Amino acid sequence: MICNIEDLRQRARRRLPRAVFEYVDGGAEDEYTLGANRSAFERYLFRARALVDVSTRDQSTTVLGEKLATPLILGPTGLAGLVAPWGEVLAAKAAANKGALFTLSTMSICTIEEVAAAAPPPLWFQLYVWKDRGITRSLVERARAAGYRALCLTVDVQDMGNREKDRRNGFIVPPRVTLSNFLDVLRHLGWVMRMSRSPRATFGNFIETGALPKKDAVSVAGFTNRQFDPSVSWKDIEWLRSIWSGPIVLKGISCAEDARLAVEHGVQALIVSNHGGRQLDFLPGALDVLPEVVDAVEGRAEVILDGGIRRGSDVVKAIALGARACMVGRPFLYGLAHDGQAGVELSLDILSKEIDRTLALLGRPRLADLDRSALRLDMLHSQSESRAPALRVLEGARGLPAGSATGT
Ligand SMILES: Cc1cc2nc3c(=O)[nH]c(=O)nc-3n(C[C@H](O)[C@H](O)[C@H](O)COP(=O)(O)O)c2cc1C
Ligand SMILES: CC(C)CC(=O)C(=O)O
Repeated sequence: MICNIEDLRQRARRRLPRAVFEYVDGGAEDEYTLGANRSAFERYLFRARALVDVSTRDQSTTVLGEKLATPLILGPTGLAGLVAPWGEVLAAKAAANKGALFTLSTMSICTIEEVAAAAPPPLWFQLYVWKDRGITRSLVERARAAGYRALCLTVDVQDMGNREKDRRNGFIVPPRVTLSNFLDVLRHLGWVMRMSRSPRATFGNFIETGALPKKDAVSVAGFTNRQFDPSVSWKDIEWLRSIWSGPIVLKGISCAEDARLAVEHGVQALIVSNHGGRQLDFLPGALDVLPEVVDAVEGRAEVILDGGIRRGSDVVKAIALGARACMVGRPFLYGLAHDGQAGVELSLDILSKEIDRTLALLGRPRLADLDRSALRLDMLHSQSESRAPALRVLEGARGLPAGSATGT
């Protein structure tokens, strides 16, 4: 029975070859930040009001002027088309059906044009800046021509995060059958059959550019570190402004100074994010950074929280702390692995039903009723309760008390 996002995760684990599941599910190095994204939500408790008429509830909102039925944005996820054939198209259609917003990754399997042709607006396009600025400019121009509403510039991939699971699995694009994954692939013949309906098994947006190696498969880190431009800085926001007239959203902000700089550079929205714990390990959980960023922005840009959302109550906490909406990555990918477009819709239904119930039980029937008084800020759980999974394993294996591996 599927009750929640964790149930969908277990379905995804069974349906996907190990290397694909771990690419989706895993994080960087000790996965401290991956765990902290979750435990940050556990630190906040609610402060509920009784005897409020909650017979009419409303979780609709607007993000950059777009009306959404639910405050959920499907985040950019590279290679979603390896989770299910036409994965990005299916997820974009699911988002539209459920009144959420879809963000297409630069590194998607389906192209900018394929997604825009299949799914109604609003769509956002996520940009990685390539060393070849001609390629970068052409991506932006293609997104504009295809009708994407906002450009979401990801700023936390100066170098690909150290995802040791991908290295151990030999995860490459396009995926190949090798001696070491042969048995696992045999156990997932359903996925192999489904993927035969895929338009391709590599980064769709670059087929025409000549940037993809003609014959060889590439590791994600090897390829992106060759192509992404680590020199990108604040002055490039001006350059982007000169080639993109719509809203610019910065994804990957994790402190007040950068939030202020973003506002000074005229950015319309920023996403508090640590890339789902896939980049710099030992950043705090995204929710723990949110209040600092919201306070620094002072209402001059919209703030979106990204990372660790697994329950509707998580979304409600983020909005109470000042987020306009929340971005989700893995939750919809688990749904996509489970049952394609219907699975993504199920993941959105689960979250929005949970948001609705939380609003009722909290005595705050509309998102607009949420503020910090909906939370027990006087009862924040201690930070040391958030434990990196790898450290927990280490402590368990050595019979050490919790906290001893880091001295917390
Ligand atoms: C499989 C996968 C691929 C991702 N690819 C991208 C990407 O191409 N661009 C990007 O900005 N973020 C990417 N992300 C990060 C997500 O946009 C988002 O920040 C993260 O998944 C949020 O954490 P959550 O999975 O806990 O919701 C990816 C995440 C996953 C899980
Ligand atoms: C294909 C990758 C570059 C996508 C990404 O950003 C990620 O895996 O986190």
